[in-house]
Amino acid sequence: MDRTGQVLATWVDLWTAAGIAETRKAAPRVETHRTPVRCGGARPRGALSGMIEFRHVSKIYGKVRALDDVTFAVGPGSVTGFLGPNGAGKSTALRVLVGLSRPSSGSATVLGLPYAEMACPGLRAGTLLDAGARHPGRTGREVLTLGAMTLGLPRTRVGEVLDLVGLTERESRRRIGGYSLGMRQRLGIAHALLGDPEVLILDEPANGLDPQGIHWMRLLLRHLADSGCAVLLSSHLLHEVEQVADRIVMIGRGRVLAQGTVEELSRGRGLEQTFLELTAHTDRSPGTGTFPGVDAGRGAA
Ligand SMILES: Nc1ncnc2c1ncn2[C@@H]1O[C@H](COP(=O)(O)OP(=O)(O)OP(=O)(O)O)[C@@H](O)[C@H]1O
Repeated sequence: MDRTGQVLATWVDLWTAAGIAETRKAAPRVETHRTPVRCGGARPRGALSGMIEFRHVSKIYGKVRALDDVTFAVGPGSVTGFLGPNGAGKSTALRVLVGLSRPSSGSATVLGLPYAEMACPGLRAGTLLDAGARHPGRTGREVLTLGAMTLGLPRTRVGEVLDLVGLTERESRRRIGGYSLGMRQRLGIAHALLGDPEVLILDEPANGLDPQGIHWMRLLLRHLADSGCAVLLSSHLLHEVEQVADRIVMIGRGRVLAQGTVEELSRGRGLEQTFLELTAHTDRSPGTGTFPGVDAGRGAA
């Protein structure tokens, strides 16, 4: 993008931020999850009780039933791993949850409301759906500053979240187009954490992170959950999920195949074995080829 295009894009962002900030003036006062919160609204009646709730959610694209009667909840102070093979419906579920896609039936709510109806979603629910979707011509700091402005937060918050995710001051002033995948993920997580949210919705946050980065991510998510946050974590990294998650929801062909604690689903043999068994008969299951001399139970994750 040329210089004029970049200036124009920055003005559009500032204008959007100003508009949202204006809207927020009329919104109820909001405090973080460490203090009582007045944002949100009445909870729908029913058996589930979570900070994130899917109730009989189906999503149909033409002839594809991407989600089929999905029901589960994520409670406070926990990490829930959301697992499924390619095409199982994980991204669709998260898109429905954050209002980017409308369910064909059923409802998905965050803190008792559809995300799109929350008065101040960015302050209460941090999301990372596609770390690669950011404007390559902006610096990480610019993106975070715009995010902070949009949420009505002081600029000092930008430095705090940069520290939290381990991006240096120098890195934050580089254009995102020159970031590694791991740096983009860290920036995406920093953006999700700006509002000190009580709910975190993360789609493949460990993609592109090196072993130290994955270790750091595990500690961060554990810390957030231990301080009361509800974390929904979609991932293909079974071993990582196994180490950080309290609960697991497995889906295949859009349906919930199993849900429970890591111990319940591991059945003493590890999550991977359960995952392979449960997803073996779904159309979009991983390859089931066998390899001479390789024990299927010891295959790669
Ligand atoms: N916009 C769309 N139009 C048509 N079909 C779609 C659309 N989005 C998703 N699908 C289909 O819905 C199904 C679920 O896709 P989804 O991306 O949610 O799976 P996923 O579990 O996130 O997969 P992956 O792990 O590969 O990212 C797939 O069959 C996909 O082709």
